[in-house]
Amino acid sequence: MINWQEIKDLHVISKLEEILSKWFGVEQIYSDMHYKIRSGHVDKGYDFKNHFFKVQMQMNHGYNYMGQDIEKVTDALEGEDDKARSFETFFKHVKGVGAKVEIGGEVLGSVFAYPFVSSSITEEEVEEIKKHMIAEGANEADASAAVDGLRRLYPREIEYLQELVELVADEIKTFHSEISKRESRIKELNSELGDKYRYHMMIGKSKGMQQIYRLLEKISSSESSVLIQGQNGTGKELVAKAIHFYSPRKEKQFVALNCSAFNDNLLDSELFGHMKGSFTGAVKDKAGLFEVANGGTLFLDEIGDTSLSMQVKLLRVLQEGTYLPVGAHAPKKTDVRILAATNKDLKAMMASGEFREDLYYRINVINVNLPSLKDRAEDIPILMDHFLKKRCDESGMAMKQFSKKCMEILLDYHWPGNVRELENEVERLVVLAGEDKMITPDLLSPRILESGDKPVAVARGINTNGSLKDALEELEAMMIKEGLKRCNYNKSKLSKELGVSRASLIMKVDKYDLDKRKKAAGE
Ligand SMILES: Nc1ncnc2c1ncn2[C@@H]1O[C@H](COP(=O)(O)OP(=O)(O)OP(=O)(O)O)[C@@H](O)[C@H]1O
Repeated sequence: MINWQEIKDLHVISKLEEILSKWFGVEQIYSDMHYKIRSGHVDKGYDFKNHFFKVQMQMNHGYNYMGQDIEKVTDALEGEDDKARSFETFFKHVKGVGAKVEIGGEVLGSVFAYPFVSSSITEEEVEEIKKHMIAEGANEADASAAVDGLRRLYPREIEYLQELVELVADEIKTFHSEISKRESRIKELNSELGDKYRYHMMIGKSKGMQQIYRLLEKISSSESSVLIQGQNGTGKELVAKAIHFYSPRKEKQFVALNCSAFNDNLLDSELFGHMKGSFTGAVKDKAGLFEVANGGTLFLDEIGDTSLSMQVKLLRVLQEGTYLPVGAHAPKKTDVRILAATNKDLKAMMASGEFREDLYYRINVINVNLPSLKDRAEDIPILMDHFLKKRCDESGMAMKQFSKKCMEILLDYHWPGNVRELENEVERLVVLAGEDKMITPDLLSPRILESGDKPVAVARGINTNGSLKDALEELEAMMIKEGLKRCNYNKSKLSKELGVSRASLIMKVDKYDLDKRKKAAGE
């Protein structure tokens, strides 16, 4: 987005403004990508220097007429080359010059210089302008003074004016790209600083995560076993990887095994290996993970799901560093650091005799307890950005953005599936948004929109009490409002999306007072 206030304050721009005013009697007006007028502090109360505009702004709809001029010209300039063009304003025979500010294929705004009349204007045409102004609410004396004060420009002068307006547009482009360069440098520096919000592959700036990073720093170089606890999807495996990859064992293997995915026999063979012929199907010797991970780290996920007899075998490896492959007669030695994880309450399992106390104390030398995502909500925005960037980069799409409303809903949600659920939701949103840059709430999964048992309409802030007609109108207005923003106020595009005719959409925009010009004026 262009910073129009900074542009207005640029020396070269204010010089050009002076020249335009002195030699052509015109005012310099900017509008942004939403056709909102951005000339310095221009709003309804802006004090125009040009007398014609002063009179126009005293009319009931004077400001909106300027908005209409701007919208018409900006639309006409889209797709054209960068040249400035002359146009006729709301008041027939009163003219202006406009040029678009296009950067990277996107029209980010326009520059206008007006009002003036052509040197070939006739007396009848002058009278026509005055009558039109009076019909719009100006008094006779004001209308006469306003029209008589308009400069009459020769074709050569209009050409010259066009060149100057192009120059203003070029200056804005140059300034904007300089600023963008500076901003990307700031972003770079920021992301360097942002490293303190990461640890290996983990992201999180919350106090809870910062404490985890500090603990991990301390324990990586030790040889102790670690028990990582936390709900599903909180990042237990990421913690295990971080411990391994920052430890002296990093050059050796990191092997992860989900204990709940195997029955006892299979788990036995998976972990300790087997000898040829030890059971049907054992056609050759197989190395177990304790052998594969020798010198490295073995991550036993869902350790709370192992049987008591398996727990005895694991205890033996932890205590003596030896194990017996299935069908073997002699034990094997191993040097493996064990990291274990669970989302179960092992203490309660010990009390009920489902988990061995001695094994518990062996693996729980160091305990890492990951907070659930809802208890570290300040991490949600940075995780969202991280997954959004990752997804967009992977699929070669331009970076997208969450709408404010969408962000609010995601922040309010309780994320029972923790970071994994958030990652999946962002991936889904990127796919559903398609080519659109903005990710809007209508794309969210129904369970998120309906969270807190609120019906969709309530979650979207619609009052479901009162008459059905009122509620439907409220929903209609909200859909059109969001749609207008999403489609960049392109009514043809939105009417197709909503499945209504353009004329009917325009009527509804009027009915609900959603016209961007009025909005811009009121903001
Ligand atoms: N702090 C984090 N930063 C970035 N990504 C994360 C973070 N925490 C989790 N993730 C991502 O969320 C997903 C789930 O993480 P992980 O598998 O480590 O969780 P888990 O606690 O081991 O889950 P489960 O208990 O279901 O095995 C992964 O894709 C992981 O990359």
